[in-house]
Amino acid sequence: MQDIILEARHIHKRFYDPVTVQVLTDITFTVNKGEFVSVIGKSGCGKSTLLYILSTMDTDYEGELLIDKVSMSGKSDAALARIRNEKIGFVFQFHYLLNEFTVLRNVMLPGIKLNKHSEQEVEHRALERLKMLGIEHLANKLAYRVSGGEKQRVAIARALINDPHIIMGDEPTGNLDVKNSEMVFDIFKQLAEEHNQTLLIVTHDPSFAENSGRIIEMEDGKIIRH
Ligand SMILES: Nc1ncnc2c1ncn2[C@@H]1O[C@H](COP(=O)(O)OP(=O)(O)OP(=O)(O)O)[C@@H](O)[C@H]1O
Repeated sequence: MQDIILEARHIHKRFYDPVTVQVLTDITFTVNKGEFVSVIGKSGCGKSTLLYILSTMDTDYEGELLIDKVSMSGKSDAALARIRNEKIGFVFQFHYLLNEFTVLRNVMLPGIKLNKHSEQEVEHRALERLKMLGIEHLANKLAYRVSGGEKQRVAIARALINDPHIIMGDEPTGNLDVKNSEMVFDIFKQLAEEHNQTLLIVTHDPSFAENSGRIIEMEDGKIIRH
């Protein structure tokens, strides 16, 4: 039996700007544990809007979102924040590292925020993840002193700190050159194949999408392939 991590049921989203604009229409799909899914579609088709809803950051929509088979409907902001921190790792186009902190501290922060392990344990976990991504030697460097490709690896290590059930990415290779884009892709592929990590990544990069495990294609706010 497939283990469903994420389920969108008939999600509709409208903006009022100032007239009503229907941005998402009847979005329904599931993502199973260990799947590496790319979300593609032309600019403005609603990818980021959908990711915002799936990551529980936007609660103003019709339909239902389930994470680990639990409905997110009616949950308080505090409960959603906890679920996000515990279950979802984020990797964005821009890494949003805190420049004045070390690489190690940046990776530790979501772990400290979750308050589930002691600071010493979080540090151990952070070092493990830096090692896994081949950047353990950068641990004590200030974040602004590492290269763009390294920063994105640090952001991935940070996304992994709480053992997320799913990693969501919005154009995580959008700001990288070809070599670093391939490196980030290879890390995601390895996470899915060797660690059964689930990934849902919005991308404009056709080769990234084609080589991931599955493509969800959107057009004008609808899913046309999944
Ligand atoms: N706050 C908002 N108010 C009104 N309309 C919005 C708002 N945010 C997004 N939209 C509209 O919703 C549509 C979908 O936007 P979205 O950013 O989700 O697209 P996208 O597929 O992620 O685009 P891109 O690939 O360019 O990032 C667009 O037409 C956009 O103008």
